[in-house]
Amino acid sequence: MVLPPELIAHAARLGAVRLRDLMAADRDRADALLISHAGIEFDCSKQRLDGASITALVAHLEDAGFGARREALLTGAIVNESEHRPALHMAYRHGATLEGADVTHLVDRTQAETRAFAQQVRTGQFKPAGKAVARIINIGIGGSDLGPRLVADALADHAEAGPDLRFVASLDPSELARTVAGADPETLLFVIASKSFSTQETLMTAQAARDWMAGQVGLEQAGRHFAAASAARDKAITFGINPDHIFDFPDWVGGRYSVWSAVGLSLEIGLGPDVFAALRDGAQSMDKHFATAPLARNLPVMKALVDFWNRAVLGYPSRCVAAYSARLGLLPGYLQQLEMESLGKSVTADGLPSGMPGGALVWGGCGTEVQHSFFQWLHQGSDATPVDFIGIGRHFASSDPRERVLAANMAAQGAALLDGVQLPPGNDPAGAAQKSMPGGRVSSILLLDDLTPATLGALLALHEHKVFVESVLYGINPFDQWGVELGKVLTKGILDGELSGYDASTRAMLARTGFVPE
Ligand SMILES: O=P(O)(O)OC[C@H]1O[C@H](O)[C@H](O)[C@@H](O)[C@@H]1O
Repeated sequence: MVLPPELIAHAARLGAVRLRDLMAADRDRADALLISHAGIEFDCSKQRLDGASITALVAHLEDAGFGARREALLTGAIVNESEHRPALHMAYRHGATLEGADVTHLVDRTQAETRAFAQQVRTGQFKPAGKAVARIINIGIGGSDLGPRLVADALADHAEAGPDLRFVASLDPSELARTVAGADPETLLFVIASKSFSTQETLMTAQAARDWMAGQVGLEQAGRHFAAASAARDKAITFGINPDHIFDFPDWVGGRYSVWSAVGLSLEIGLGPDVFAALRDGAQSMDKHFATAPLARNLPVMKALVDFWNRAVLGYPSRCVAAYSARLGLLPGYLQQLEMESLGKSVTADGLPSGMPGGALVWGGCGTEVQHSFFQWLHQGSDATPVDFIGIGRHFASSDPRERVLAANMAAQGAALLDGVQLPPGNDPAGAAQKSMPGGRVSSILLLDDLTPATLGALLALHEHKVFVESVLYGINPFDQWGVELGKVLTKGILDGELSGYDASTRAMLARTGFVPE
């Protein structure tokens, strides 16, 4: 892929204009660059973009074959070429037009099964050791952790009364110890979430959990405290999970898109099936919008075009996500996997260099806390970086002053990045220079009417689709992740003590630390 000369020309034209002047030149800009759907408003009026450049971006997307590619995605064609699979996670929210009844049947069956099991656990009908479950511990990593963990935290205030929900992803033994601390072992349910059921960290932690349970309730009883969500039912059975408590899903649900599938089991139990269903409904609404809205008024498409513009045309290497809601504190981490595992590539499906940079580095944190840490760098550092502000619209008119102040801070940060300040030198030129801020720094706002299961679902689906659109612009497959494999292979070599092929630095470190192979 190459950038069309029109986009480069627009970048040069817009780069020569002060951002404030660009805004002042068009009185309708704030409305024109605002797109809303499913309780989410996307405001990109503080971006270095105008109508002509957006028209050129849309044309470029069409030229890149977006129409056919989106059709392929939504109808279950093979869009994950290197793994020969469709990517039909939308089926779990009934947001894709599926070919054949099989897929719908499969989705409906699993959803009925997980809902029924969740109800049994929540009502105390399911008693692994004669007592109702009081705590669920999700053991998983990557997509089997980040999505469920984010949703659990984001919707904690919406949870219907039910068991407590915890997560373990780390191999560090202290994590598992922490999640079981204070619990009555007889009231625990471990949900092993692993698409492949072969991820080393997850299996080792699951084994440690089972050993711990065996020590508490006896070997025979321990197995009753385990359920699984996996695309590899046979492996879960081999591990020893009761087949009745294994909830499967097909391999065409990618790990980082799997929260909607049986991987959401711990959420369905912990938050309640209706909350989980509302999350899916919100995502489905975004799916429909993505499938049908005109490109220039299509929220995921426009978000993708803005992010592509900043990354590939203007050349910003990263994007900061600042969530002005404590409940969305895990969003940057979730987006890191979704975006960087999907777009961190530079080879096309045909195996050729894409000629494009691939997706941006994503990083961020929670406002206002981050204003007291890295925002200094955003305001006065030498690397201007686009920021996504994620806020809650209700806060602006809240009766709680803390929420109003939170919202006002978010608005102020976007304005400060845009405006900057130039202090007159006066009789302290050095001080004035140090206190001045360049401004002209771009940002977007994603404003949720309120944080609800439906708006959260829509927000996650928005980002999933945005990533897909970007993948078309970068000419890459967003659904595989071969880059994570080599590390797994080399870990095995180290554990096996087969070090002859390793570099001198690694071998020296292992020797120095007295590492003992298995
Ligand atoms: O769900 P699992 O099969 O255990 O996989 C967990 C994670 O590990 C892999 O290495 C991938 O990089 C992730 O995309 C995946 O989500």
